[in-house]
Amino acid sequence: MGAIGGEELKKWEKMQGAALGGEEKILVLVRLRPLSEKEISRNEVSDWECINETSILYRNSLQERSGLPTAYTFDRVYRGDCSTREVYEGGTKDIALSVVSGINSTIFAYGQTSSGKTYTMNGITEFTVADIYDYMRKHEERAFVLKFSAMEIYNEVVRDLLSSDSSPLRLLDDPEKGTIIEKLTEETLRDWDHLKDLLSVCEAQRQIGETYLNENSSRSHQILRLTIESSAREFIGKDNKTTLSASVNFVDLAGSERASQSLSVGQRLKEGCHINRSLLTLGTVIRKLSKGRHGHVNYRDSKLTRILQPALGGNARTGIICTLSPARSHVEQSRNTLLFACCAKEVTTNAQVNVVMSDKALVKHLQKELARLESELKTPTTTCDHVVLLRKKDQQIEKLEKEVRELTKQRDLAQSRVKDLLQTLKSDKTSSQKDISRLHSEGNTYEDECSVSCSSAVAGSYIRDNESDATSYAVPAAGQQQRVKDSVNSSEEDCDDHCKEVRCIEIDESSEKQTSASISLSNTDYGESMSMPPASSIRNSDLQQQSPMLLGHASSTSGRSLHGAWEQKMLDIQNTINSLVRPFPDDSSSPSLSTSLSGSKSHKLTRSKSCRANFMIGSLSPNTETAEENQTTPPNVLDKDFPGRPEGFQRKHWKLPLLIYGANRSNLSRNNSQSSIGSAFVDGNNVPGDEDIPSVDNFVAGLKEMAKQLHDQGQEAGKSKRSFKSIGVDPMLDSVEAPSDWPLEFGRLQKMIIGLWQTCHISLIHRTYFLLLFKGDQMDSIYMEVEVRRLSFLKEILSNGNSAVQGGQTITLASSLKALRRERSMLCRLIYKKLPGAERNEIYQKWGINLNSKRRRHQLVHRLWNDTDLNHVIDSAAIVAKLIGFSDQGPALKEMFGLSITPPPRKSRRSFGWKNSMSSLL
Ligand SMILES: Nc1ncnc2c1ncn2[C@@H]1O[C@H](COP(=O)(O)OP(=O)(O)OP(=O)(O)O)[C@@H](O)[C@H]1O
Repeated sequence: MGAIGGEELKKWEKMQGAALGGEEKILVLVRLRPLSEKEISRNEVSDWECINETSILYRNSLQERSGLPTAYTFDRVYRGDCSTREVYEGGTKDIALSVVSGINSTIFAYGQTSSGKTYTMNGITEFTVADIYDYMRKHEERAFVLKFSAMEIYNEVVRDLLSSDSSPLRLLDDPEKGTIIEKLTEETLRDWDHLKDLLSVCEAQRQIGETYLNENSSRSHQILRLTIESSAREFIGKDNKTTLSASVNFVDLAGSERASQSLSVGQRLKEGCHINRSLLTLGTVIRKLSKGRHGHVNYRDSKLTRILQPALGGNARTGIICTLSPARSHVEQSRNTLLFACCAKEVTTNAQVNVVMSDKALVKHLQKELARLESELKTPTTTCDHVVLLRKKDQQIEKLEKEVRELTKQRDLAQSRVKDLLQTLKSDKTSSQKDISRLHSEGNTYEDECSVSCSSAVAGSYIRDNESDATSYAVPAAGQQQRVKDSVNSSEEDCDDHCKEVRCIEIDESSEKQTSASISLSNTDYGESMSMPPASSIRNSDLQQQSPMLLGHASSTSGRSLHGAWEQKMLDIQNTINSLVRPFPDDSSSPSLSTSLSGSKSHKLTRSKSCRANFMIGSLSPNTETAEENQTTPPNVLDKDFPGRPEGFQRKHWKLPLLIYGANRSNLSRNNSQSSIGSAFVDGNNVPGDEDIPSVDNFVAGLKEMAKQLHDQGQEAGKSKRSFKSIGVDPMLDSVEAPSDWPLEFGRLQKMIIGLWQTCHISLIHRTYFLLLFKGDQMDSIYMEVEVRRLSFLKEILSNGNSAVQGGQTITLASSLKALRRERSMLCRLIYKKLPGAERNEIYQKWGINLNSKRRRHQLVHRLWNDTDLNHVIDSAAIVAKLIGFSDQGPALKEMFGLSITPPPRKSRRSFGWKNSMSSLL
């Protein structure tokens, strides 16, 4: 027999409509009988009273002072006038009838002699059997077999009450069933009358024993056992029958009075000793069980506990009815009974439904189980899928956690930087105010004033637009002195009201002095600079001071020289080198933010976003450019009110420096020298159209700016006696400074530049402009120098696998190559537009392209500039120039852009190299 499972259990549970089995405490009831006639005749008084359904109270005032408890609480207590039916219905029934559900159950009656145990148990047994029969009648779908057996334990001897054989029964230990009683008679009950007959037999046997031993004395434990087997009728006669089988025991224990009290001697004493011993063992077992099932429980110390082991903390539901005599003379026994009851109510049993399966049913069940397991094994993918899925989820969680950590780190860093900047802003404002006051008193020249007024104390600072959060330099480059003075006078107000000066450059000690006395780059109101970033390998402070080449974004048409101001005040320009066009090889954050907001004391930071953007690649995607434009646009108030803008340098024209192409697409016109157009394309979604062709004026402007910065760096290099060897372009400096063999040098530089263009995938339009503009004039040396340095640097960056991150876009060798392809596509589209049919065919023939080829246009554009041979280069430039509408007007064009001014005679190598040439440019 085992625990029921599967479908059978479900059906059975449903049928019963009740929860079956499980752990529960033993039900403990207390029944107080009325005073017997004998006790009344002895004038006994009743000291016990049931004060409610669960509590019984000892009312003797004399005993109350003893310190013993007077009130006891149990599951239910019954007064003397309560019927056995009430006791049965009040909890016993539920337990006793569990047997029909396949659950073992036991009902005890415990109490002293004459307390009413037999009286109670007879009634309980009768009611239970009656209800069982009733249940059987109501459940005709099931077939029941009811069996009855009875035994007596007398002096630790088990006797079969249904057998005339008075020989003792042995208890056997069955590995599956536990303790069993050998040869115990078991009668199958036919009906209620049959049971009454059997009970009569039991009673007769018992009385025989009692008569033999001691008349009128219950000196044994009697156990009546009803066993019910049930199975669904539909399975009767079939091999796969499943049967529920459980027993209910009705135990009428012998009286628990002490031997001393019974005044017994001889056989009675012996009986009493056995009774007390077995009851003592029962009490010990109960006590032990009440404290939890820890350690060994001595069931085997008595026959009673051995037989009742399942009912005491095992697979059964158990109820104990403790009977009390109310007489004062029995108070001690009554108290002992109540103490036993108190322990018993703490004991827990764990009942389960018991099912007996036929062999075939068992085989079927096992086969079914086996098939289920095999099916699981046959579809391991399900399990595997879950494992893989879980692993993926784990990885995702890990990744997200990592991202969260990284973002948190970045946030903390940004907050820290903002804090630093706010701190710096505060100090700068104070410093700026002091400088303004000083300027008022000293009456500086325009250049000094305008520069200092807006940036003296904030050399290397941004003026920050409150509204747009855009940053740029806002320093007047030209204008009337009076207006500038006005500007100076109002500068404090401007700074306070319109601008937030944010020092974005942290300088080291060596340069701090210079910076504090220097002036920021201030050539135009949108002055933006361009410089070469150092290679990642030369990011230390020394190289940072040496490597840059900055070209001033200057007004060539104004004719105003800011040279004096540059010489004195632009030494700090070197500080912008790194950030101007940093490669950001290891900076994953936005360069805009990281550069402009960086408060790092170890880095030189940019003054202009334009400076750090687009170095080398010379290109931006339209989207990026738009964003950059927004960011670099100065505050409106400066744009509107700025008095010193040199003539010919309108905002739109000079918004972007050289190599920041295509920034202002609304003004694109390659025939308009004031247009601002792009020359190359980086990875972007938009296919550039005809109007995306970069303008030559923007190209020239950028060149000038870079030349100016280079000049400045030359100045600085001269002071610090440092070389540019670290970036591998050292020979260039001397060549610029002493172009005595310029024609030869020009050829060498030109060849070098052409090679670098090819290596770095530089824009073809940029190449074309450059090649056609700089054909060997002495002044070209500066621009050649600029280009060589720029390209050398770019080559180093890209060849090292580094990349520049701009506006959230990473520019690499691959992206520049892609941009170049886009440019070729754009040029391809221009072939039909710009070249007449005859000219096209002539070019195709010259370039050896089959006129019948469907892809002859593509073949042509892909051959352009794909060789470093000078003739090929010149031919390519000529075709590109035609396509973009750039006419090589020779010196006139350079003149127009201020690129051909002959430098004055040089007094020294250095003055020639940079000062004078720059003066002429500026
Ligand atoms: N609740 C009751 N109401 C009326 N009479 C009762 C009640 N309980 C017991 N009696 C009577 O008390 C007497 C003793 O009862 P009973 O024989 O059941 O006691 P017992 O505990 O079985 O004694 P023993 O241990 O000697 O067998 C009986 O005559 C019985 O009728």
